[in-house]
Amino acid sequence: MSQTSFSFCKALSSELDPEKLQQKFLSSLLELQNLERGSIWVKKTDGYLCVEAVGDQSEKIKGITISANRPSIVGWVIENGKMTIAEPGKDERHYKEFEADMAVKSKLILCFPLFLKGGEVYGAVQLIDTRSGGSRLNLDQDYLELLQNLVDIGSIVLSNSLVYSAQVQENLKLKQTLESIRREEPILGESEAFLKILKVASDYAKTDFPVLITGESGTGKEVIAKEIHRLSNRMDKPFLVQNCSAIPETLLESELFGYQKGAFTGAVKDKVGLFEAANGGTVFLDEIGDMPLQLQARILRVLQNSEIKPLGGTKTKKIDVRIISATNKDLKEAIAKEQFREDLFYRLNVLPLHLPALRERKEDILLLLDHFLSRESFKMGIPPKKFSKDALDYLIKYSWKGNIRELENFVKHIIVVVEGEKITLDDLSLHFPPAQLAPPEEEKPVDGNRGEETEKPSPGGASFFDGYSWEELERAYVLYLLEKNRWHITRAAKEAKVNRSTFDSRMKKLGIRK
Ligand SMILES: Nc1ncnc2c1ncn2[C@@H]1O[C@H](COP(=O)(O)OP(=O)(O)OP(=O)(O)O)[C@@H](O)[C@H]1O
Repeated sequence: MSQTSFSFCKALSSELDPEKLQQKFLSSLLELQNLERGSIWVKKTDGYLCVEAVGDQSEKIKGITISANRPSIVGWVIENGKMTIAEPGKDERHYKEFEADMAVKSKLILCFPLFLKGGEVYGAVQLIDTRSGGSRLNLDQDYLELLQNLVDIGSIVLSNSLVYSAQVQENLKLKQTLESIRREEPILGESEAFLKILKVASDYAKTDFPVLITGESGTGKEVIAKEIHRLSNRMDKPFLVQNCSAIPETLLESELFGYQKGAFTGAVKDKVGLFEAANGGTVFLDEIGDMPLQLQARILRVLQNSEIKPLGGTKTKKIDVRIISATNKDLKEAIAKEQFREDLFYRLNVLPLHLPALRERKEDILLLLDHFLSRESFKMGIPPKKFSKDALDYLIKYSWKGNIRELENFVKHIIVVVEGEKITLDDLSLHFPPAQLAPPEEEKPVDGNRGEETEKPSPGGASFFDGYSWEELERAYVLYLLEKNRWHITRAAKEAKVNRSTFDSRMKKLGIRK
């Protein structure tokens, strides 16, 4: 007997997949009773669902639900939490419709409840004898007790595997959600200036006219171009990007227009160009101001005729693409210098959109810092770090010349070099040159009226000292010396031509800690 129990437990413990486990559970029990028919049922809100069936015509039973209102042996066992032995022909609890279609009739049914760990019944298992008189079933009391024990073990293993597989599924879903969150970067900004941009972008999305986006580097020109595409009726078609700078002219030409086999040495097969690949969608031409003049003429023809001719090709191809271009250059100036075609400028600039620099929408800095901090901390698998108030004040006032990209890179750097959970003003010296680090003006609220702030001149400018307090300059100087001397206080003091204790006390007064 103990060998039987051992083999039974061993068979079940090697399986985690609920479906396979059900099959093993049922077939092991049937084997013990030397039977060929059996089924497993699980309680659902509307009745009892057969999740596993074995034996002749089992495919007819698996998957069906017996309504809770109808008499059934499984229903009785599940609701009463007791094992039962029933004779199908005579027992009123029997669900007779089943038997009508069965070629081989059930003669005797042994049905056990399936318990969860806490004692709650979640289903039932039926072992069915089909031989006349049910003569194969061993109904010996000891044997039935053993069976009941095995069913109890099996039902717990089964319920654990159901919980496990539900958790695996949930885990998978969460991973997919996180992945999609990671891939779909949100567009952040709640300043008036930025909300206006979003409104214009959504208006532009309703048309097919070319858009020219201008703005400093890193202000989000590509992000907005993508948003226009996403909001347009081209959203299901490709959005393809070509940076027009830092790429040799011939390469740029073949990237945009494609080529035919044999067009030049090395053209061993046809290549589809970007315009053709984006057919029906949008092409984003970044840094259009750097496009060579000869290529500008070809782009003009695309805009005028909506057709392209691959390099080495003889036939033109009709294409349907929307062109959004972007530049951080002054194209009017480039036109004056004859570096940019005026006719192309007017073709591209049907719908102009200028993106403000981050310093012109400082209200968005907090939001962006917060977002990048959470995102990068999450990627690193660490709790999100926080900025101290004076560090935030500094960051809000800082003139982000590289705009959002600079801010993003700053977060990526600072989060790695600062060990603690709080990033303080002192910590910022790990990223910004110490001489640049000046504390914020007193009592200026973090999210206050920043529109009226004046930019502080950068160090080295003619009016460098303008607008700084004594303390601000002293702090910057002390931090500069410390950084330069790798926080060796005696050396820093020596360079400042004061003794160590004086330097120490100045550090304390300024709240600078090693
Ligand atoms: N509104 C925004 N919300 C969140 N992230 C943004 C936003 N705008 C820009 N970014 C992020 O800032 C970075 C720079 O954006 P983007 O490449 O669109 O700028 P750009 O103006 O096209 O830069 P460049 O002129 O150098 O090509 C990207 O990582 C982008 O995801």
